[in-house]
Amino acid sequence: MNINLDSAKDTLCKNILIYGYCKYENKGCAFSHTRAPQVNSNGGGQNATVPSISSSFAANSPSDGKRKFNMNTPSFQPSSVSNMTSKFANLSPKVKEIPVFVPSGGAPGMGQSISLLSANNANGSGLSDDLLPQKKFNVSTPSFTPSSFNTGQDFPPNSSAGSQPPATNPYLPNNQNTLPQGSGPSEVYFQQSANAYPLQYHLYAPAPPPRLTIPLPPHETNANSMFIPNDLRETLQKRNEATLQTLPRSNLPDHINIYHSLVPIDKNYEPVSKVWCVPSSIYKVFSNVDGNPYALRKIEHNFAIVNEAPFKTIKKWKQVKNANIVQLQEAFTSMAFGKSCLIVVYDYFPNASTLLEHHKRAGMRTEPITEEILWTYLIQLINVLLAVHEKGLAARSALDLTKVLVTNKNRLRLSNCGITDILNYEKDEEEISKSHNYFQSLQRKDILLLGKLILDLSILTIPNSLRNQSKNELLGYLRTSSTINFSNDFLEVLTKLNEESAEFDLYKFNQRYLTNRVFSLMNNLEDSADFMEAQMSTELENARLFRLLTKLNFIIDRPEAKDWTENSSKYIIKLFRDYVFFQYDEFGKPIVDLSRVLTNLNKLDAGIDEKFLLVSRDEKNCIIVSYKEIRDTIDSVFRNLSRD
Ligand SMILES: Nc1ncnc2c1ncn2[C@@H]1O[C@H](COP(=O)(O)OP(=O)(O)OP(=O)(O)O)[C@@H](O)[C@H]1O
Repeated sequence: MNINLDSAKDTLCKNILIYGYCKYENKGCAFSHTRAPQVNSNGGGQNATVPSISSSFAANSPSDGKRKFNMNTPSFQPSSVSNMTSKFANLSPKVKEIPVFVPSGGAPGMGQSISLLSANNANGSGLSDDLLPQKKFNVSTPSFTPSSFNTGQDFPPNSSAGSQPPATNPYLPNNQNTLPQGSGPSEVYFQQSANAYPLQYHLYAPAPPPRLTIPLPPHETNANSMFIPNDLRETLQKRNEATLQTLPRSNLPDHINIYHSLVPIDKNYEPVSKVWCVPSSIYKVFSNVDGNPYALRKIEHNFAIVNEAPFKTIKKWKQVKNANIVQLQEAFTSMAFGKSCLIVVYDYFPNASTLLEHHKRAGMRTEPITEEILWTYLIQLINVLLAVHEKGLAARSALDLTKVLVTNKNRLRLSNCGITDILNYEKDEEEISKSHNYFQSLQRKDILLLGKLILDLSILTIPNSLRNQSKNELLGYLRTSSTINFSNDFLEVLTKLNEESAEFDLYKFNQRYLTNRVFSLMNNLEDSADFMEAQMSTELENARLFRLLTKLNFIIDRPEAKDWTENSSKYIIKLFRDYVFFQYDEFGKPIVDLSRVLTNLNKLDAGIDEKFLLVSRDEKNCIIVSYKEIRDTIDSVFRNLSRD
C-alpha cells in the first residue's frame, strides 16, 4: 500500500475513528492519533447556540468520545473517500502550485462569458458578509406550517367538492364530531394531525402540454425528462404520506398487542359491514416488532371465541403466497376496544381502493370498465383462486366488490381472507360433519362468486335503470344489446362462470379460455416493469449527487471558517460553487441550466482530469484546475472538518 507520509500525519487514523484506539499507535502507524475534542454537554463553547443538539448527542455518546456521531464513520462515507487516504494521498493537489493567471486590469477577455457578477460583494474575496453566529442552524427554531393547514381551522380549498353528506366520526372528541361537507373521514384525520406537513405538489412545475412545448433539437432535452414523471412521483409521495400519517388525538386504544398508532382507513365509514353483517372497521397500524405498517381489521363478533379452534384455517391462509392476495399476518382476539373483538392483521397497501370504490364511487371520477380490464381482472382472480384452492381453502366473502383491492394500475389483490372461516366456524363444523365435500362445495361457490363479481363489473357499462334484472336477464341483455361491444369469447366465459352446474374444473377452464389472454397480460406486465426500471435509472444518480452537494454545503460559507483567502485550498471550492451555480450569460442574464449543474457535479464526483478555468467574482484571479483536483481538495477539507 502506498502511503504518503506527509499527508498521512494530518489524516486521523481509521482505527481511532472506528475503535477509539489504534494498537499500532506507537508501533509505526503513520496516521494521526490526536483524538477529537470532547463535546461539551453543557452547551459551552461552539455548541452554545445549539444546546438541544449537543446535549442529546452528549447523552448518547460515551465519555471518551469514541462513538461521537461523525460523518467519517465507515457506513456514511462513500468508499471512494474512505480509500482516499491510501490510494490517492500522493495525488492530493497542491493549490499553490497551480498556475494562477492574473489578467491585466480586469479587461474583458476569455473569462467574460463565465464572469461572476456580484453586486453585494464589494470586498471581492468571494466571501459572503452574513457570517453572523445567530444565523447558525438551530433545531429549536419554530417550524413553518403553511397557513391553510393550521390545525382544526381551515381545510384546503381543493378538498373534494361537497358531494357527500356530513358523517359522524366515532373516534373524535365530542366537540369535533362533525365532518365538514365533502371531507371523507381520512381527510379530516389528516388535517387534524398537528405534526403533518403536507407536500405542496404544485411546487413541481408540471410538464407543459405537447402543443406548448418548444421543439428542441435532437441533442437537447428538458428538465422534465431527467426525472420521474410528475404523476408517478406524486402517486408514490401520496402513498408515503398515507403510510406515515398519524392521528394525534383519538379515543382509539394506544396499542393492540404489538400494533400501535391506529389510523382508520375506511373511506366510507359504515358501522356494520355489509359482507359479514357485524360491526367492523379497519385501521392502518405500525408493528412494534418490525416497524412496518399493517392493515388491522377489527370485528365485533356476537359469539364467544373461547379457544384456538376457530382459527384453524389461519395457518393455511398465512401460507398462501400469491401476487394477487393481501397477505394475512395473524388473527387473535383482543379486549383493547373495551370488549372482546376479533382482530385480523394484513399487509397494508397505502391508498388502495376497493373494486367498488375504483369503478363505482358515488359522485367521484371512476375508471370506466372495458373488456380488456375485465380480462385482466379475471386472469388475476383465477390466479389467486388456484393458489387458494390448492391449499384446500375457499375465498368465500373475499370475492366481493368491497373486498377485492386495486393496489396499482389494474392490479388486484384479494383481501380480508380467512375472516368468514372464523365467523362461520361453528356452522362450518356442522356442515363438515354432514359432508366431507363441504370445502369443495365452497370452492365451487367461489367460481359463482367470481362470475357474479365479473358480471357486476360488466353491467357498469349499461344504463343504471337496466341493472336491476336477474342474472340470466342481464347475461341475455349483454349478448343481444347493440350498444355493448363485448366479444363472443368474453360473453362465453361470463356465461360459463355463472352457470350453476355441479362440476367446474378451474384448470381446464384456464387452459381453454385464458391461455392466450395470459400472454397479453404478461406483455403488459413486462412493459410496465421496463417502464419502472427506466424511471428508476433516471433517479439513480440522485443519492450520489445529494451527498456531494451536502459535503459542499458543509464546507462552503461556514461561519467559523476563516481561511478563505485566495491562497487557501478552500478558495477553489468556493470558486467552483460560483462556476456551477452563479453563471451569467453574455447579456448578464443568470444561467439556470439544470443539465449544466448535473454535468459538472457528475464530473466532480467522478474526479476526471478535464481542466477548466475558474474566475473570481472580481475577475482579478483566474485558476486553471481539473475536476480531480477540486474533488481531492473537497475530500481533504471535509475530512478535516469531520475530524475537528
Ligand atoms: N390491506 C389493506 N391495505 C390498505 N387499505 C385497505 C386494506 N384493506 C382494506 N383497505 C381499505 O379500507 C377501506 C375500507 O374497506 P372495507 O372492507 O371496510 O370496505 P367497506 O366498503 O366499508 O366494506 P364493509 O361494508 O364490509 O365495511 C377501503 O377503502 C379499502 O381500500
